[in-house]
Amino acid sequence: MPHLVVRKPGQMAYSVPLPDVLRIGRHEQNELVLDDHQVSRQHATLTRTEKGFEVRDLGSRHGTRVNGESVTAHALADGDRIQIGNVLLELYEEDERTIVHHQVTAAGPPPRKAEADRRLSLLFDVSRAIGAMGDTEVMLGEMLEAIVDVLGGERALVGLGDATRGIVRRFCRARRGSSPDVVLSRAVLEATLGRREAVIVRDALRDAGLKTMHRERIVSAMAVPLGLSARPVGLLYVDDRQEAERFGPDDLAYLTALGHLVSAALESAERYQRAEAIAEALTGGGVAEEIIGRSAAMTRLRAQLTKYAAAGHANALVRGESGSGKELVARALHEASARAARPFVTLNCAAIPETMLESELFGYEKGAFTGAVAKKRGKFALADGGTLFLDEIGDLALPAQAKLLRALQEGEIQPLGAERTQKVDVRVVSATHKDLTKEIAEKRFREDLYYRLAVVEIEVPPLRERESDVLLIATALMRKSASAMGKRIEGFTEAAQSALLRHDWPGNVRELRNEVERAVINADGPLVDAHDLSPRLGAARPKPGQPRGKSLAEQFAELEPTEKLLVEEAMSRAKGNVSEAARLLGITRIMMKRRVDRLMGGAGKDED
Ligand SMILES: Nc1ncnc2c1ncn2[C@@H]1O[C@H](COP(=O)(O)OP(=O)(O)OP(=O)(O)O)[C@@H](O)[C@H]1O
Repeated sequence: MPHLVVRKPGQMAYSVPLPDVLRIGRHEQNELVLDDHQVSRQHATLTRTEKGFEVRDLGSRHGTRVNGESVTAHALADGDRIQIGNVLLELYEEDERTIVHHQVTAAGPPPRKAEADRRLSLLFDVSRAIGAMGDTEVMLGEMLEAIVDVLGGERALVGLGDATRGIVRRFCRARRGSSPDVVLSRAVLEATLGRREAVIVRDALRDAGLKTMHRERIVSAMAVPLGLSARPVGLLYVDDRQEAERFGPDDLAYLTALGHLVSAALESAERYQRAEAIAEALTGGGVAEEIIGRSAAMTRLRAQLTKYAAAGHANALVRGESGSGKELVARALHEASARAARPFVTLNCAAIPETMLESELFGYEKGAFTGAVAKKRGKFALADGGTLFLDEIGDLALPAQAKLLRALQEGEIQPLGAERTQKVDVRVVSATHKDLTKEIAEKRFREDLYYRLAVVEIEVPPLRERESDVLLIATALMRKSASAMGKRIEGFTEAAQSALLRHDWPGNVRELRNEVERAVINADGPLVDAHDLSPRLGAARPKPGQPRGKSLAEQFAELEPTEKLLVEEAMSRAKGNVSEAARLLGITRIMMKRRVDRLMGGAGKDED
């Protein structure tokens, strides 16, 4: 079947099959509606004649051109380019690529309000996932699940590759009970990877040419090309094997929008990987590698670290509970940055008496005050070119805050007793377990200083919120301690593991480290057992006669009541708003919605 490829400026091209007569214009009654101010309401027709197609201008204001020539009536040949307003139409005679474009102009009913909201919220989730810069694979997986859910398809796929190599990597998600083994039709690949066109197959059974689709029993499908800048990188695809006409033009437009977002995500992932490689080269695997954890929260944190390390002049505020790893994060930030070769200097603001803070920060000249028997360089001067880590910044007294603010504003310091100021180039990374917004509200912390310090913010989550990291960190720390003590320990018994998992770690990783060190000292076999741990964790110690440990499935099942409690609490604080509750728990709205459905019987408000 002959078809037209429609190219509108700034939009993805799409194709329309050519019926015997195709009316083109701005008015909605045309078969091909072109919403362009240079297109007349009834602009032109394309008619099939015995010799082929003919274009006829209907007395339009801005005229019709074929291959650059203005025409009133013109017989068309394969490949002819018809210009109507700002839209370019290309005519192609029959070949396989025509087969995949069915009735793309046939407008379906507009999506209902709830449906439109779901679509919008998916777009929002996807763009947020991109902003969060977590693991690309996780992000793609979640997004594909949501596409299956929102568009009602059976399987969704992101395929990475190009026209020469074909698909080299794929991420796929299928509706429950369906196999994600998608065999992609050659016609779809040619259209997306080859010609970079969006395609929609509304009823594959009507086209004998779609052999792969017939064999795979795919009846409906849509696909859009993905591209990084000008470079094609793959396709986003969704299909269905049950219902013909499952997808309509609105769905294709929506998939196109998602395709743009996925392309943006892949682009930033690529940039991120490059930055990560640089960071690795700089640190030689250093401190960043010491930060153990594969939980989503830690993956996110690592991504932030890489991003912020590159922004070597932006002061950073690291927030988190005591012992959660704030200093480790600050060191990693320094070591991954271009400042790595210069010093990393630390000052604990809570540990220094108020009267000495100024001299610690800025130094003093000999004789500046009684007892200043020699000149002393302050932390700022020591950190010149590098990073100054100000721990417990929330405990800094107001007079010292004013002095710190001045140093940050001016980029220079004046040691006590010195006549002149001195320029310094220091990145300040500060850390606190306090809620600084509350401190500001209660006038204990200067708001202007907060903005200077928190150009970028990193939140280190407490250990109890990244349960999947507990055993990982415990094992790594155990190996370190065992090797330092010259002991051969291979791991933890199941009972010890469940004790570690049950504890809620108020002292965070520091507490875990102490616990593990103690257990390694106590252990006298190749495995650390529950009784090697301190009595605080003893609740999980098996009573005589009870099995010593639980299976992973049992432990997992035990998490559900806790999960339910947290989900309910978050929903209650968010007054039933799913997105807000998701934000409180630090998960995506889709993940939250699933939990609300499973644990609360779908009690949440869907509107945000
Ligand atoms: N993700 C992690 N992987 C491995 N070790 C960690 C991790 N997080 C923290 N640690 C270790 O836990 C201990 C406490 O970390 P750190 O001193 O950075 O915490 P903190 O939040 O700065 O504590 P505080 O500010 O209360 O002194 C350190 O020994 C650190 O190396």
